[in-house]
Amino acid sequence: MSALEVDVVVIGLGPGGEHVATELAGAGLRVLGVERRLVGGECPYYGCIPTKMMVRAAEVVAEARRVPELAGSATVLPDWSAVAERIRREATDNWDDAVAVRRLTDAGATFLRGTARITAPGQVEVLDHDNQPHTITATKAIVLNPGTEPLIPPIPGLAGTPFWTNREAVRTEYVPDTLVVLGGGAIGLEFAQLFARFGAEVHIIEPQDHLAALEEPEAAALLAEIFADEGITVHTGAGAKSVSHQTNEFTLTLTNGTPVTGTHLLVATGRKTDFEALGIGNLGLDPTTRTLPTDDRLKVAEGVWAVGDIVGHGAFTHMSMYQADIVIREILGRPGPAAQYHAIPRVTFTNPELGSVGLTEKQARAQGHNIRTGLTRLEHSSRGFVHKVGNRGLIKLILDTDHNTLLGATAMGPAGGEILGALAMAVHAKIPLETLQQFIGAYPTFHRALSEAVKALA
Ligand SMILES: Cc1cc2nc3c(=O)[nH]c(=O)nc-3n(C[C@H](O)[C@H](O)[C@H](O)COP(=O)(O)OP(=O)(O)OC[C@H]3O[C@@H](n4cnc5c(N)ncnc54)[C@H](O)[C@@H]3O)c2cc1C
Ligand SMILES: NC(=O)c1ccc[n+]([C@@H]2O[C@H](COP(=O)([O-])OP(=O)(O)OC[C@H]3O[C@@H](n4cnc5c(N)ncnc54)[C@H](O)[C@@H]3O)[C@@H](O)[C@H]2O)c1
Repeated sequence: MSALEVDVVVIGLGPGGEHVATELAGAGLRVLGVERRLVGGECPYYGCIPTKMMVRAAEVVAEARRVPELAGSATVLPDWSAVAERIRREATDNWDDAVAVRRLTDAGATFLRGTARITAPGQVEVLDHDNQPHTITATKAIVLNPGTEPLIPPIPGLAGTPFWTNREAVRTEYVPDTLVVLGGGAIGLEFAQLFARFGAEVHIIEPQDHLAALEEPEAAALLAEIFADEGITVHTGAGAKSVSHQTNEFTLTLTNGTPVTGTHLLVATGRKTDFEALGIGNLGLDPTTRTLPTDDRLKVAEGVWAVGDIVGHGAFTHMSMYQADIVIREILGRPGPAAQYHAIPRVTFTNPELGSVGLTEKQARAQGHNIRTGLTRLEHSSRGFVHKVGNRGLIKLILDTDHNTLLGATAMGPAGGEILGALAMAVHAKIPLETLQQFIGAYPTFHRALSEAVKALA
């Protein structure tokens, strides 16, 4: 048992927690960072970075296969070992965080590998990897950044089978023969397409009526069309009723009675946080909550702040970093604006990329806004004509007709996530429709289609 007094304890060192710990230590505070897995969190080791390396490799394979339509012939022999090797060497250091730990301690923070639990206001207990308890007093702040774990649904037969989550999928050294993906959200969609492009037979099971259920239905429909063209089997409107695993094969029975089999099963059905284990009940907060309510400066309770997925304003690295900056200012007593959530951008890195910002049409109507929508297809643009194969995409705008500003937008297409940048700025800065109508897009770019979408609002 050891006892330590610091100014700030950061529990969980995901992208936001690592940033908070590094900056506060650099500003001269006594900071303890506690991480039970890897410093940096899900994003660099099991999330954004390795998966985007996989997506990039699969995109190159898909582009090479398009050579016959535009440029003669090419023989494509995809080899997963190149992807696995790049992830091991360039992304994750073979899942070793020594460099990140050094960066933290070089900034002046103390690091403890273990699991932290709040025991009382300003009090944290850490059980380290040798099962030794440490009692920590935080005189100034506790910052919570525990992130999320894969949520495994209670489907009969699933527990105990050798299914994958994102963590096993990122570490794979081979491409599955047949991959069944449970869940047609961001994780399921990205893995489904990239493994299919590397030769896996892929089935997606999504209980909602369409893939990417939170996105615009036009974007979801286009994605389903493109996935079907790429040979991916999509089962929507039916979940899995039961799962069994025998002699290297999973069999799932869907709620509509359809059997689906595969050599591998990827569970991508959302995320969860164990708030009970984190001890938030000892702060007088509800440990059964799904996300942690904060004020607009990310404060949870006196002396306690939260950043990242647990805040519930988008489980994205950019949100974790955005919130971390606010918390750093708050703890250092520096002035700055409160958090704003009207223009949260998100990009699902399928091909085409599906980018969106702010509200969808359905969300805007549900919130009672008076709206008009405008939609244009990228394949009908000059750039789409030039691009030819792989040119499908769309831009959809949601206009608040009371204020003549955009409430939300979707940009899907080649570089959809990049086109989204302009739309995210328009929603963020509440640029008036009259100004958007004067926008000049360079010819012939994909972003020039923004003007067509604005015209379609009329
Ligand atoms: C497959 C996948 C792909 C993704 N792709 C993208 C993408 O392209 N773009 C994007 O913006 N986002 C993406 N995300 C989401 C992104 O990874 C997260 O939003 C991001 O990591 C921010 O999470 P966080 O800061 O809340 O914490 P996390 O990154 O989840 O880190 C939290 C850390 O806290 C630690 N911890 C938890 N409890 C304790 C405790 N009690 N004591 C000590 N340590 C603890 C955990 O071990 C973990 O390392 C992806 C996620 C996944 C799973
Ligand atoms: N590019 C990115 O930014 C990116 C990529 C991956 C993940 N992420 C983040 O990670 C989060 C988690 O991703 P996710 O895909 O796990 O969650 P998600 O919430 O995006 O999607 C989960 C999907 O699983 C479905 N589902 C729920 N229960 C099911 C069941 N029993 N059987 C089959 N399907 C079921 C849901 O209907 C939903 O469509 C995302 O919300 C996102 O914030 C971001």
